[in-house]
Amino acid sequence: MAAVIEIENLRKTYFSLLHGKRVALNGFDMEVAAGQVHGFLGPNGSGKTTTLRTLLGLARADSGRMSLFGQPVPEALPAVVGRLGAIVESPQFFRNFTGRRTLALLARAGGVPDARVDQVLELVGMRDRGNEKVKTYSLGMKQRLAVASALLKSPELLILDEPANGLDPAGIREMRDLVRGLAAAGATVLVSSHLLDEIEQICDSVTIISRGRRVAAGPVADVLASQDKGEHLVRVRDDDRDRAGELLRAAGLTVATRDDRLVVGGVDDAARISELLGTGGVWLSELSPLTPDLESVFLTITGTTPEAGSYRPVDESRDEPWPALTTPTATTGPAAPAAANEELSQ
Ligand SMILES: Nc1ncnc2c1ncn2[C@@H]1O[C@H](COP(=O)(O)OP(=O)(O)OP(=O)(O)O)[C@@H](O)[C@H]1O
Repeated sequence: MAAVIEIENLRKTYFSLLHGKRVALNGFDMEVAAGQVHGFLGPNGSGKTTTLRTLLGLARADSGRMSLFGQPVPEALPAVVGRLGAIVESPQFFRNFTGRRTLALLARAGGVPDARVDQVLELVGMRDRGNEKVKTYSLGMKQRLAVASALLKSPELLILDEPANGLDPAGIREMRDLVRGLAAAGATVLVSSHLLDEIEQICDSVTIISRGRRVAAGPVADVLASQDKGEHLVRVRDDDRDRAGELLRAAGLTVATRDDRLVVGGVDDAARISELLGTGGVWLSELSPLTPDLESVFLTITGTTPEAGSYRPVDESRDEPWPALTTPTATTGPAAPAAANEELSQ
């Protein structure tokens, strides 16, 4: 499948008198295939917005290669810009214009027929509010208006930075249906979000960024499978739990206790657990596989799992060396730390 977005070894450093050097992107790679809904995930300050801004020519990279529809950007941006729609950071609209007038002006400026304005208002569920002024809109409505403006040109590629921002649960579901509908109609959608459950539901593939580098990428199922440790939850009678633990450990399995159950790791075949326990005279009341979700994978890979009593800095870009990530990458490019540490500590 042809790649609509390709980013290779992208590097971007910010300098400021006050804060010195900040490495926002440190050799970042990304590939998004045509027709996919691709999730772009990363902790706060990991470089998502910088990536999107750089891709769209709003910021200049230090080095690296990028292309859209197979054409190198930023050089070819004028040639491809008509084929993409993007919302990066919260767009500002004139507060005293109505939503419809706002879109009509944008349509005229972009050579889009007026009839398209009603179509996009309908698509984002704003048909009934189109004649009201923007200043009367809620955050979620402004977000919908922004998406409507990005859809005006019927783009082949839609880039959405946090599209669910400010939306209520019904709005999030509508946004999900809209994104899936656009992909079903042949568009490619790149969507950055902190709503991991949402990404898991709507995306075909994901890229996870941490500290300015890609730490996992690929089809959602593969990224999840890469972190599947073959763990199972086992419940036995309370007074049998110690005995069950002994039997399983003696067979070479890893066993931990979680609430009133055992977490058993290193199991290829769940039937082995029931056989081991049954032979030892302990009877199972529950045996279920523990499959990772995107949230647990994200927290593990990016090293952002909250720990009680410990402080985690929000800003991921730093001038000092980063502590090493111990987690292996999924179906990925190289993990960050070793090279990044060397580079940053120079
Ligand atoms: N204009 C700027 N000047 C200086 N530093 C910047 C600038 N823009 C971003 N940064 C820094 O670059 C790093 C990456 O920021 P970026 O906004 O790309 O992260 P993000 O992944 O989009 O974060 P979030 O999820 O919080 O939106 C951060 O340390 C940020 O403080």
